[in-house]
Amino acid sequence: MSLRAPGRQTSPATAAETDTDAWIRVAGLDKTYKARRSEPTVALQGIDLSVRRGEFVSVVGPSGCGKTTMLKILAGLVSRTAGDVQIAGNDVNGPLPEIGMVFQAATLLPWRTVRQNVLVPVEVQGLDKEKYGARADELLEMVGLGEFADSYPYELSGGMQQRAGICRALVHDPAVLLMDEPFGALDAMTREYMNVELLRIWQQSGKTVVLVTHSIPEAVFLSDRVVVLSARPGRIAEIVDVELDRPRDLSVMASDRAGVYVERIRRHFNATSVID
Ligand SMILES: Nc1ncnc2c1ncn2[C@@H]1O[C@H](COP(=O)(O)OP(=O)(O)OP(=O)(O)O)[C@@H](O)[C@H]1O
Repeated sequence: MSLRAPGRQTSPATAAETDTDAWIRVAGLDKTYKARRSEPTVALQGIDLSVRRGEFVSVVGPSGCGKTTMLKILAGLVSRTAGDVQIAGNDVNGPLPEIGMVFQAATLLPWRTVRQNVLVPVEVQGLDKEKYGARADELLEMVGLGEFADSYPYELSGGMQQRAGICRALVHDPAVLLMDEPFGALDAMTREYMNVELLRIWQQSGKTVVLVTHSIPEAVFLSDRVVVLSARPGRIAEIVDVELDRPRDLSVMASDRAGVYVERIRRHFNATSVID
């Protein structure tokens, strides 16, 4: 598996992407939320994006610019107003088994053990419990939660719960992992640790990842490409290729080269649309 996207400095915001090997393909995506008693909200406008298999792409943008909307449309959880969305060759018109989703909060079911929580997608999709049970155990080992398989969520720290949430998203071996600000509620040190963990999981699993984050340094540290959305209605302002060597460790985050990317992305945001 290639861990790096083939080099391209930046993609013009307006050009429709034409990659033939796109694993996620979004073309002409618009989303307007219609409300009965208020004006419609145009959340996304004219989004064109292709993501290659195995690529790690982050989406950043000011609060309310449509990041979560975009991810939920990819996940088949929100309908689109216009445009085409395909994942692994399938039109997205509802949740696909090819998708694993990690939410802002771990959203583990408190009455189920960690292992039982991880197995929820297996039950929902009616998959072989024995086969995927073994996979759940492997994943829990991989994220350092092997010993906590029979624990309940309240016995885990926030970071451990998010790791369990990641296992749950990966258990049915989806082609694509969609992550909506998964580490936003964690303290800074746990967040850095989770970033390193996520890179390790990504490298081992070879999944295609789309991550929404409010943190530009996090996006730069993790990604092959960073998609910068404008303020609402969200349009693609720039797609930045992050050409930092892999594997990356935390020293990369503090490096001058990473800083150049961070500054380049940050200049899209002014004081009224603060992201850290
Ligand atoms: N179900 C909904 N009905 C109506 N409007 C909605 C709905 N969901 C989101 N919106 C609106 O769409 C716009 C985009 O919301 P979205 O949550 O996608 O933004 P975001 O970039 O993820 O925001 P944040 O960074 O603050 O999490 C916002 O103006 C929001 O109020």
